[in-house]
Amino acid sequence: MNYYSLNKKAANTTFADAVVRGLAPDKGLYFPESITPLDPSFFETIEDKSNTEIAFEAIKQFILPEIPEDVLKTIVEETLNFDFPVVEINEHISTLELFHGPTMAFKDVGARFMARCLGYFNKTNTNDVTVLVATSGDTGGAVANGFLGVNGVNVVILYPSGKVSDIQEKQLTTLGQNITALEVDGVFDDCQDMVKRAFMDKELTSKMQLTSANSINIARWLPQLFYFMFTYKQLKSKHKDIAFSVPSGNFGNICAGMVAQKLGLPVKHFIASNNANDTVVNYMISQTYNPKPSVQTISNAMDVGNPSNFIRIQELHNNDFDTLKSNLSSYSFSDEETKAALLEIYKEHNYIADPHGAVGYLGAKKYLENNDAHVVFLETAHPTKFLDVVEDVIEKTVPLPSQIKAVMDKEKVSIKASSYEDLKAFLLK
Ligand SMILES: Cc1ncc(COP(=O)(O)O)c(C=O)c1O
Ligand SMILES: N[C@@H](CCOP(=O)(O)O)C(=O)O
Repeated sequence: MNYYSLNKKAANTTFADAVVRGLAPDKGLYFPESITPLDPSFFETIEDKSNTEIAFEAIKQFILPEIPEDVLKTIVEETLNFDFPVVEINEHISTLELFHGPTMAFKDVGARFMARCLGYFNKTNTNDVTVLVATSGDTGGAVANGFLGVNGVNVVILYPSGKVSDIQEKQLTTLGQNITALEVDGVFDDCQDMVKRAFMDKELTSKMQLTSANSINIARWLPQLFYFMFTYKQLKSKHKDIAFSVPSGNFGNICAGMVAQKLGLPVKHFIASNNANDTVVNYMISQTYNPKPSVQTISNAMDVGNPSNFIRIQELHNNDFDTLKSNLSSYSFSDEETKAALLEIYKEHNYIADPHGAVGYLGAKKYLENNDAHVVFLETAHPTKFLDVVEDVIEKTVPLPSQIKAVMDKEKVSIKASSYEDLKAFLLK
């Protein structure tokens, strides 16, 4: 499969090249040249298939032949070696738990998939690759874990100082080896801008091969479409109309769900559930896209003021506002509402959500005020990653899973960076 740049000023290129570049030379995000719906029989028989069979069938058109079929099957199997259970909250709402991977965040799938793709391409590529990643909390840890020890790959993680949870910070600053954490004096959008600027810096790119492990990279972004298929497999026999409420920040996850829909997955509607960072909510009202600096919230991984993937969402809807509006609703919720939702989910449904999942739950409820469907909100991270907030709200101690215990007592190692020049100097060193 070939990919084109959404800025339309760069040449189309192969999957391998798009993965290794991350961003197109004209600064555009790559997008597949075509999305061919799967045969309807795939969805009719989805309950008989394993997760790896579903994932392989769903993603192969985007990747073959540059990664051979047998290698891609192995990549998919190794990536998906944990569960993705759907848990019923009430008659109208369920949650898809995406936190059973090594760093207990949904980013694990994309990070593991991309690390293996890059590992495969690196067998024939003698140059080291530097993976830059901006994180508002979870991508950093997942990428650090997924890329740890991968030959020929150095990972540099940029995170906003003081704006990620303690556990998230431990996950991205304690692994060492080929992973370095840069602690940026700024917000997530500053980190993301620094990464994008580095790709355009000829002095850097003439000396090193840079790529990104954010969802701007197609190998990080596309595997997220699996989640929506796994949900359908589990709910198909119980519910006719399924809608998804996706806690959204950079909008990569919900956008991948829309790719699954293009592949033929029956989805009634998408709900982008946001915290106070409401750029898309405002766009859906005003049709004016007005990115603004991100504000800090208790669902910190969604503190994004200029979501990278919104342009892909528009492309998927032929850049037509009415088409988009018929498929997407977007709501914003405050921290106070999020805390009340955490408590309600716990008290009324005996389920402990994390702040991001709680925003998703609120989006589901809001949509159901005027619509009929079974809404699945994505539980995008384990509640113990936000221990202070969750325990404070539900007034209960939450047991720590082994993945979290493993990092708690490790020592943080980071390098301070206050400007793009600091990043550049670090990379050139
Ligand atoms: C826990 C959690 N929830 C939600 C999001 C938002 O996902 P996306 O950026 O794909 O919209 C993120 C970060 O991306 C996250 O880490
Ligand atoms: N929410 C992310 C920020 C970046 O999202 P990505 O999907 O583009 O990597 C995080 O937790 O770091």
